[in-house]
Amino acid sequence: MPSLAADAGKLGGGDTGLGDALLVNGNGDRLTGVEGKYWVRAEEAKAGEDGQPPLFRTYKIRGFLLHPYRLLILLRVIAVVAFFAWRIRHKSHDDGWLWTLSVVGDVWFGFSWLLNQLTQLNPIKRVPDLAALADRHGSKELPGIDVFVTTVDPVDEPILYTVNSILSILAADYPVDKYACYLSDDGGTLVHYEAMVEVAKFAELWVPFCRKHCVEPRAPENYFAMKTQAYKGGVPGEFVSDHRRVRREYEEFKVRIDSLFSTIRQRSDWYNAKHDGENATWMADGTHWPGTWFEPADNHRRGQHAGIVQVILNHPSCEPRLGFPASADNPLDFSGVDVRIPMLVYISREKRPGYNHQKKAGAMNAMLRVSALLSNAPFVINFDCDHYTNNSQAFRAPMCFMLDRRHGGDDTAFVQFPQRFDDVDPTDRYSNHNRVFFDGTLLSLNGLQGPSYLGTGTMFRRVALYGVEPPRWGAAASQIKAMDKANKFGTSTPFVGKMLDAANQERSITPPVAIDESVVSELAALTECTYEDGTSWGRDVGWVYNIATEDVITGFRMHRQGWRSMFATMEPGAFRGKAPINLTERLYQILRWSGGSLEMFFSHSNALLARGRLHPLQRVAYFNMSTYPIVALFIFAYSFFPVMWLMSDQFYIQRPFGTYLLYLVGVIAMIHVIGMLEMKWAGLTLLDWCRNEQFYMVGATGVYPTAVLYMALKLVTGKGIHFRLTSKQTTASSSDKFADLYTVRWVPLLVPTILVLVVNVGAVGLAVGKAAAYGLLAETGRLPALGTLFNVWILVLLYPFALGIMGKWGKRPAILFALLVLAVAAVAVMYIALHAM
Ligand SMILES: O=c1ccn([C@@H]2O[C@H](COP(=O)(O)OP(=O)(O)O[C@H]3O[C@H](CO)[C@@H](O)[C@H](O)[C@H]3O)[C@@H](O)[C@H]2O)c(=O)[nH]1
Ligand SMILES: [Mn+2]
Repeated sequence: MPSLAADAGKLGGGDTGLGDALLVNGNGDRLTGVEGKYWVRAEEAKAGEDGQPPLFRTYKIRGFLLHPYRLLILLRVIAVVAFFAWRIRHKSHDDGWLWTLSVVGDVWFGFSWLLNQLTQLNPIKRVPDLAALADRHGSKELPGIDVFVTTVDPVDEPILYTVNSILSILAADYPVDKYACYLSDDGGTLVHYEAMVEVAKFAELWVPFCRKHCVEPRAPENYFAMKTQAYKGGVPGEFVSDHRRVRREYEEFKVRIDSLFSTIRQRSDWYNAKHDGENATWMADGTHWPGTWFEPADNHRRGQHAGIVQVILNHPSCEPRLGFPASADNPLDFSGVDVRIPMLVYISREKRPGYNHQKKAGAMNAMLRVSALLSNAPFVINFDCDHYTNNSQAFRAPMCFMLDRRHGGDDTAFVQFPQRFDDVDPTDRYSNHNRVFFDGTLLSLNGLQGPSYLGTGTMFRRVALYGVEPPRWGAAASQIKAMDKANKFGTSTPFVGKMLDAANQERSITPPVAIDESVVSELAALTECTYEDGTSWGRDVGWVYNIATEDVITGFRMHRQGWRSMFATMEPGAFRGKAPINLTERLYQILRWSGGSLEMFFSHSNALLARGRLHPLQRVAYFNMSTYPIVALFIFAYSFFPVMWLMSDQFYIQRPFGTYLLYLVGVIAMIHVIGMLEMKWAGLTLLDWCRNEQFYMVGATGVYPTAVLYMALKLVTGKGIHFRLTSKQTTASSSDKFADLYTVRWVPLLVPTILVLVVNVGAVGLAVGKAAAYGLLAETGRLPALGTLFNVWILVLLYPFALGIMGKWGKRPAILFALLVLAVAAVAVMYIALHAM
């Protein structure tokens, strides 16, 4: 979606009316046709209650698309009901048990489809108006933001991504004294700490360079990888030489980052040799690193080390500080550029054996406390170390929603951006872009109480994370005053003392914190494992614990309290990241997501049990979000029905089989026509949509049933699911960018889908055999041939999976088709041979 505000600003100096004209006519190059064609302003551009112009614009789908869309949904409801009625009236079949199962499956199918469609009846799009924000809130008035990044391991989550993520944050276009950046390192490795020290040094060059030349995006790796870079800055004459210089410095910076492992090892060897008998990991200043060591030792290993909080860059002064003119040492002229860099803090919370550290959620909560003492911004942005800020304006856009008082901006707990990904294979084999969800589903939820929280690319209101209720139910400050803070938030008086400040949203970030001994010891206390014992952290406060996916459930808690959320898009996309393109990794990822959602259903956060502040359709949406894997049990069972034809010549789940098929084809086709209309308003391509259908089937034939099984086991045995970290693509070093796509990692999770493939290929072979043996005129020959419609459809859906398990051969789909023809022919010949006997 185009950034209307930015465009309007460029064209007419903040004349927002011009942006509108473009939008409605849909004729300016900079606007995609979709915008003007399918969306229309939902309300007049009236000034808000406070007499100020609105900070964002709201759009709804144009009638010519919305009405047929809704009508089709209604028609399908009628078709589905007719189908059930027909099935109940025709209890004719070859197996009563299977017939019942398939009717139950169809009912659940229709029911969950209907619930899902109900939440999609009224999608709403909101576009932040950055120009209006700039008009109303000059830099001085913008509120503070604490930016949180999480990482665990410098190898599994390549450190190059992490340093780029941090650099992109430090260089963001937001008042530099109004935000701070925190890195949480759950591995506690010195490599990460020293990488941050290097980042701080390189930022002195990178950040002013970005400001001087208006560089985009501000993650150097991605910036330098771009082919064409339109110049937007004010000093084009100096660009080429500055660019060359910074690029060279960046290459050297990367070499230093790469060699950190060996630098630290060599240094440690040297110190250890001096202190014979020691096996420590040493910091540059000749002291022991308090975190994990290369050679694990007591109190210095993963899962057992002290808490560390290191302020790498302290808060900058509140007045701009201009750089120096070019000189021999520094050939870049920064004399007209503000060279201040925002605050940067490294955190590794304490780890002790016997404690459940609660993964990412635990890390986020530790950061929330530490940042309260150091910067205490009223807003918090969070993203994973494999994501970076792709649009330097990204921190401003969510403010348009948070600070607009018209539509309960005050009631907005969080603003969610869609996730966008780099380095996904061009045909997006495993639907990594997931546009149907990120654009379709989230726009729909945006028309209700708001999108769910997705774990990354999100801005929160700090008090909402503290469990405070929306202002409609009382001012945050008075709520906080009334709380039993020691029991809820733990025993740190300084932390609790800062809560009231955070409630005062408009207040800018606190002046530089003097980090004296009392602050240091308080920070240590706040990162201790025991700090949360007996408090509400992980339940009513902060990110939620004891679940495989902390994100949806944390957002749910806020929606349940009556907060709303907003979905924000901007062009270029605000944040971008990496996605797993290896089949196995991708399947494990959706296993974690689907398992986590079922866990949510069976937790204190069950959508049906939430109190009345939840919007009714939002409740339905959460019900769907936490039960969607269940329907896959039926899909999975359906995909095995062809087995019946292996057992006997005549076997039909429903008779008359021809009519049954006709109904099935009809209701399935209707889903797809509705999907086509969704594609229009969500701005999806046909490929996005097909990949989504296909990957859903891949999940439904293996991962989702497995998640249901896990959940059932958990309910019986009480043992939770162990979910692993998504391994990031590490193909940077390999010559083939998409090498991960062609590596097969065999795991049991692949087996069920392979079985489905085999059975359906077999069924097609059988049908061909029967048609040859009996001729298409006989029912025994004709019906199975009709049935292959169903089998072929399953095979088409599972095509990406089939390519995936072929590994390197998957580069040549022709091989797959040849194999398919061979297998079908073999089964057919076998059938004919047996039949003739
Ligand atoms: O003990 C841990 C484990 C993970 N993480 C961090 O959590 C993030 C997400 O983990 P990852 O394995 O990359 O999961 P993804 O599947 O890529 O993440 C998606 O799904 C998660 C929920 O399952 C969300 O939290 C993420 O934001 C969302 O991007 C990463 O930054 C990790 O560094 C920690 O900080 N501590
Ligand atoms: Mn990730």
